[in-house]
Amino acid sequence: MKIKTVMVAGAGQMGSGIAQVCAMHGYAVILHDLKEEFVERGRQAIAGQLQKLVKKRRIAVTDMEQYLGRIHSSVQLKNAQKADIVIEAAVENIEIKKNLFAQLDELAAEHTILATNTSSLPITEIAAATKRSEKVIGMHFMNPVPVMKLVEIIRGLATAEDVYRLVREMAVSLEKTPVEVNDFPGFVSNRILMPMINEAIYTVYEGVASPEDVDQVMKLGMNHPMGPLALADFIGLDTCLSIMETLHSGFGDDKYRPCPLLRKYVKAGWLGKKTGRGFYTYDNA
Ligand SMILES: CC(=O)CC(=O)SCCNC(=O)CCNC(=O)[C@H](O)C(C)(C)COP(=O)(O)OP(=O)(O)OC[C@H]1O[C@@H](n2cnc3c(N)ncnc32)[C@H](O)[C@@H]1OP(=O)(O)O
Ligand SMILES: NC(=O)C1=CN([C@@H]2O[C@H](COP(=O)(O)OP(=O)(O)OC[C@H]3O[C@@H](n4cnc5c(N)ncnc54)[C@H](OP(=O)(O)O)[C@@H]3O)[C@@H](O)[C@H]2O)C=CC1
Repeated sequence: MKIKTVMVAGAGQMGSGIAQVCAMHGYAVILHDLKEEFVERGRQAIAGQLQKLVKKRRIAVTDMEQYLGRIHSSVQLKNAQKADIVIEAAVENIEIKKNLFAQLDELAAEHTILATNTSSLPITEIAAATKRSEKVIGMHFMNPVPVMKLVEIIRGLATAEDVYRLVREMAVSLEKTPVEVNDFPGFVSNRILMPMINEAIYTVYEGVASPEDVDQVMKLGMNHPMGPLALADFIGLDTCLSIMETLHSGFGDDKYRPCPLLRKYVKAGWLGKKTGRGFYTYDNA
């Protein structure tokens, strides 16, 4: 089998980034979300990113048109029938993902691989919601997708060898570097990154320093490109909280307890950059 057509399910910041990179590397893309306005928002984000590349003379206007022409909108999950692989990038919630995978299992063609971009959730449990657990795999891109080189690839207990090979080859074809990791909460990336972000939030919560000063320390002292609180806002505080909860319940260890301030911000709807407010304010809301 050769992967030619990709459905990206969830047209938020990760889904639109994945769709953009797939289209730029020759794949036909079906960009799917619950409502047309969400798909349209994803398409606009992709068009904006491609326009920036045109301005920087990295691609021609004709390239941009060709890439955008490869992306088809979808609000009907049955369009998965046309895909060789579905890459799911809906919200970080196990029930939503299991439900989506059960539906995709019913609707997609027999050969279709079902991949999830989950940040932390168990691939084996998501796979168990389908009758094709050998074709379910984790394909974890980093944000922003067009820039970051890593893709973590995570096999579930039953993932078939040829499915692993095809997904790895696809990641390479997207000019990414795949790294295989085992199916444990948070994989490698978020098991290490997210406790650091959570600790940075505790540092603010306990009044040790302001968000600006915490970020300055990590940028100037540790050469991080972004401070941990700016990064939390960039990832989305809802996603950060979900990941901490997965680590906490998955390992049963209180060292992963989410900071109450993180919970409070999420309850307030302060989800970071995407809602215009988190540890910082943004004028894109
Ligand atoms: C939660 C999870 O499950 C896993 C995760 O993804 S965790 C998050 C992982 N990501 C990170 O840690 C990102 C950390 N931050 C960074 O690496 C950098 O700050 C950054 C790449 C985001 C921006 O870089 P910067 O030097 O501060 O800003 P800037 O000069 O504007 O951008 C650098 C390049 O990235 C591009 N870029 C920045 N943001 C972008 C975006 N959202 N989409 C596409 N391209 C983007 C810029 O166009 C620019 O490209 P060129 O150099 O080719 O011109
Ligand atoms: N943010 C990050 O830095 C990273 C996130 N991830 C993972 O990627 C996934 C998506 O994250 P992100 O893009 O940031 O989140 P966003 O909130 O930006 O986007 C999620 C999108 O999925 C849509 N959605 C929700 N439920 C469904 C469904 N049942 N079917 C189809 N679409 C649905 C949402 O619609 P609505 O607006 O209605 O909710 C929204 O458009 C998560 O699993 C996250 O953990 C992985 C790597 C990095």
